[in-house]
Amino acid sequence: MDGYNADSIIEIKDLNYSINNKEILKGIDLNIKAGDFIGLIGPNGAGKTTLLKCINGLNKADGHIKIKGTDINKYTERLLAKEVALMHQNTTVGFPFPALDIVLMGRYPYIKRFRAESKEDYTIARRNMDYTHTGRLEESPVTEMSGGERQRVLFAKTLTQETDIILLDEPTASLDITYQEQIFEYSRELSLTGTTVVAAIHDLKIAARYCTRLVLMNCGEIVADGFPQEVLTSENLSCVYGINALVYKNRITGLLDLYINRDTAGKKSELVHVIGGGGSAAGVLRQLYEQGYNATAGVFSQGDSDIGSAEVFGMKYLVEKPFTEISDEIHARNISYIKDSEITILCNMPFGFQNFRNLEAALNANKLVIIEDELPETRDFTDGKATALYKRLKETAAAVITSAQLHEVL
Ligand SMILES: Nc1ncnc2c1ncn2[C@@H]1O[C@H](COP(=O)(O)OP(=O)(O)OP(=O)(O)O)[C@@H](O)[C@H]1O
Repeated sequence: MDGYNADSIIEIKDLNYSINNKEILKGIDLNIKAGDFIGLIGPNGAGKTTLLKCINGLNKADGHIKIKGTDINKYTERLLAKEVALMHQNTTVGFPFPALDIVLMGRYPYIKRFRAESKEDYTIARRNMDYTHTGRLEESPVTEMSGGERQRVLFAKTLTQETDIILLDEPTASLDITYQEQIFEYSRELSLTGTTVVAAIHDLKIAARYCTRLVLMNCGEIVADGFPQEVLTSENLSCVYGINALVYKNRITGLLDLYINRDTAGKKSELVHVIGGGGSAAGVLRQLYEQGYNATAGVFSQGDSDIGSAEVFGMKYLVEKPFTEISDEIHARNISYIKDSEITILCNMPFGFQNFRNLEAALNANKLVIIEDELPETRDFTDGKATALYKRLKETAAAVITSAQLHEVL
């Protein structure tokens, strides 16, 4: 085997693959480091499975693939199987083999012709069955297992091949959420100990959470390659999947998250101002965004979670320093936003002395909609001052509704 450096356990250069004169992969260049956990993402038909099969030697493509510095064509099938294992998408096993026999099949590159599996082969197979929680299924015929159990048995088989490179094609397609995440947990653990994992993944949130690097494919080409936050951008998703997706860091989980707007409402010309805080405006801002409204928001206290929502939905907002009363300048701007808006929505927010001026500003609304899920008294931390003003506002309001009724007034 030629020497190779860990920066390129898999080197792919100018890879092209066609079936019946149809180009399936076009000019793929990809260098994969040892210990990388790569998520191959992209729409149906992008070429993910085809690329995995090229790396596994099943598809003979034009171009260059080196595994550990050696051209893939120089490997015998058995030697390549000691380096690269592929877990196929939706594998069906027609014969009722017991699960242990299936897992032992992963040892095939190591077992000499006409020889039976050794004690060590059994030990390795059983260890991987324990690891994937399938040990109790040893004797069960694979044809009588649930899709999820079979998938975990096949994962154990893949691990039993003991390769430095593992390719997974939609490994969690039929798994319930417990095992879905677990296969990615295992894969991450493996990658941390130096195994290289390349997985075709449809769930973009899972891909972002577990993978160290994402490769976005479309129509047989790589269109983006990098850290999850570099690849999962609204622009890339819109371009490749044709969806209106917003990508943001979820403040609760701290993970990259996606919001997909399937609503096709056209842009509305009316301006809406939203007074909120403490998370009370999040759902309102989302609905306004989905309905195509041009909205402004505030005044929020710095660090308020509603700011995240306004940012995700690309809305202008006013913010005041934390633990500080709304200044004259910000108050004046709030009034100006309110006067410019056809509708002002007062959210079901808590009131304190610091945000009290939001209520005063609401007196300037052209059309005030109050969202009241809980009585104001229960959210008033101003010794009744806020409740008194709130009641005045209620008398002038065009509508007092609950959050669930918001769609009726928009
Ligand atoms: N045996 C085949 N004969 C003809 N075309 C094929 C064959 N296998 C794949 N293709 C075509 O190659 C393209 C890429 O398919 P591939 O399965 O690699 O995509 P994919 O990104 O893995 O899709 P999915 O997410 O649906 O699994 C598709 O247009 C597909 O129709």
